[in-house]
Amino acid sequence: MKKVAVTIDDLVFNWGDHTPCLSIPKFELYCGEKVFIKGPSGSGKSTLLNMLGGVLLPETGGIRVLEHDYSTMWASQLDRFRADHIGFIFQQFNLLPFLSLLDNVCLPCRFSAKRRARAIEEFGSVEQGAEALLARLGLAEASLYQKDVAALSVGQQQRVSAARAILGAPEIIIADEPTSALDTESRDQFLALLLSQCELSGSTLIFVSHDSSLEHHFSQRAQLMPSANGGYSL
Ligand SMILES: Nc1ncnc2c1ncn2[C@@H]1O[C@H](COP(=O)(O)OP(=O)(O)OP(=O)(O)O)[C@@H](O)[C@H]1O
Repeated sequence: MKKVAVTIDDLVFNWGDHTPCLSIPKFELYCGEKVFIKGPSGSGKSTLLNMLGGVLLPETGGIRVLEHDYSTMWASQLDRFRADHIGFIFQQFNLLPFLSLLDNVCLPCRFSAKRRARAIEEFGSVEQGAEALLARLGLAEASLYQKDVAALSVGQQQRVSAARAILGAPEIIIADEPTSALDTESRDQFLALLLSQCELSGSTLIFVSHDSSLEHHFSQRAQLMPSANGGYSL
């Protein structure tokens, strides 16, 4: 039987002004599926991703990820769960400026023994895994490794952030507008790697983008649309 990756039931979320931002009666995603989520600016795509990552909790209703109900977990349990099971590609990349490029990519494997073990199994070592993924993303030049991550181009930072999310094959990858800063060639290379890595590791991919031309690469599509109560619904 197929395992469920994400279940949302009767979710309502607002930012404190009593106007619903999101109102989602039902949403389900199976393990290994890849969903493309779109919606107008301000419709709550990033808010939804933050809830799926356990960073924000809904007002009412529930979110279950890999059969874990976030509302019943302590903050420390949530941190551990995130580190072990979820890879994030953020809109603002969130690279750490005081770490080298390679250390940024390896970071999640330092926090999660599970991801570290999977990276070692796949690539021989965490560092070799980081280098292999960076090379596949077109970042193989040794000179780049010496650079401050803040001195990399936006597109390069986006790809470093993708390698960091993928390394150690987390079960869920959450990507918020990951191709927005890439040219067409880098975008296609990036998406091909992301999809093939998810396929290889059986990861579930939750991908938010404005770029509708990418939709056809995904097995599932969802759209945030205005709902009757004023918020947006999937
Ligand atoms: N920290 C916050 N405090 C209060 N309101 C917020 C906060 N973050 C987002 N919002 C509001 O929640 C709504 C949804 O924002 P969100 O960033 O999730 O939308 P989005 O669909 O990702 O937008 P975009 O496509 O422009 O990135 C917006 O009205 C936004 O102003």
